[in-house]
Amino acid sequence: MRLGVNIDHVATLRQARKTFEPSPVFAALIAQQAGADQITLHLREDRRHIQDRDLELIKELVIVPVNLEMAPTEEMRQIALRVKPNRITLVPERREEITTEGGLNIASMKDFLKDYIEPFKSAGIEVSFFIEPDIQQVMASKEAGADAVELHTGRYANLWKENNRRDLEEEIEKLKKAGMEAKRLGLRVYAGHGLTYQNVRDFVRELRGIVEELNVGHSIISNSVIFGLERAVKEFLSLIKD
Ligand SMILES: CC(=O)[C@@H](O)[C@H](O)COP(=O)(O)O
Ligand SMILES: NCC(=O)COP(=O)(O)O
Repeated sequence: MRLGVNIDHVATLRQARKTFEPSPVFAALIAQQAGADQITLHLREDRRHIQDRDLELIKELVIVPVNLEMAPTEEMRQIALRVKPNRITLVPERREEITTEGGLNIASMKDFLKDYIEPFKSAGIEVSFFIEPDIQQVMASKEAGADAVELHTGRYANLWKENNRRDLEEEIEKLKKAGMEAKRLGLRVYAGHGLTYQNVRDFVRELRGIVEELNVGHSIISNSVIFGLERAVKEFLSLIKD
């Protein structure tokens, strides 16, 4: 599996003092050097962490693909079409949320999304939808014109932490079925949210061959505070690479 390193929470630490350090741009370059296959960042409407300038500089300086997570708004569409990341990942946002709480309900906004993503398709920018591991959402993503889906692994992570084996096995089956349906429909299959050094081994064992890329941020950045970012990235890579 490939690894997308999400560097949002380097910016969270910087924004705590609204200062210049630590730099998410510097972090992206270190993560790339450590072997990250992609840099992921979430430009939120409230700019609680990543700023527009971070996105511009990372797109300019990073060699590996840049994956911009964004809400499906007109403001974000204009920014993304100007900066031109390699991929956009459409995610839901609520100002009061602590972090992303779930996937986009594609089925309820299919026609809107089909129109919204058209300029990205024309510009050759990959379009991914962040969704719950649900067959209906996968089918709706294909119908709306997505190139890929990123399966929300937040429930998997929570059930793993609770050691709720019965519900965890059920969630893994949902992830497998959604991922296999996405592959059958010709969508690329990614996953992310809440994955850690502890819970990722089981995930890789169960979803290898179905999910081709993981996007991981909070756990890697948290461990980088203790062990350094290069080591944090390399150790996560060692857990997911064949
Ligand atoms: C979509 C997702 O699960 C994360 O990539 C997202 O970035 C979480 O938002 P925060 O980074 O603001 O916690
Ligand atoms: N889309 C998931 C992501 O980029 C990182 O999520 P997390 O590891 O910070 O929970």
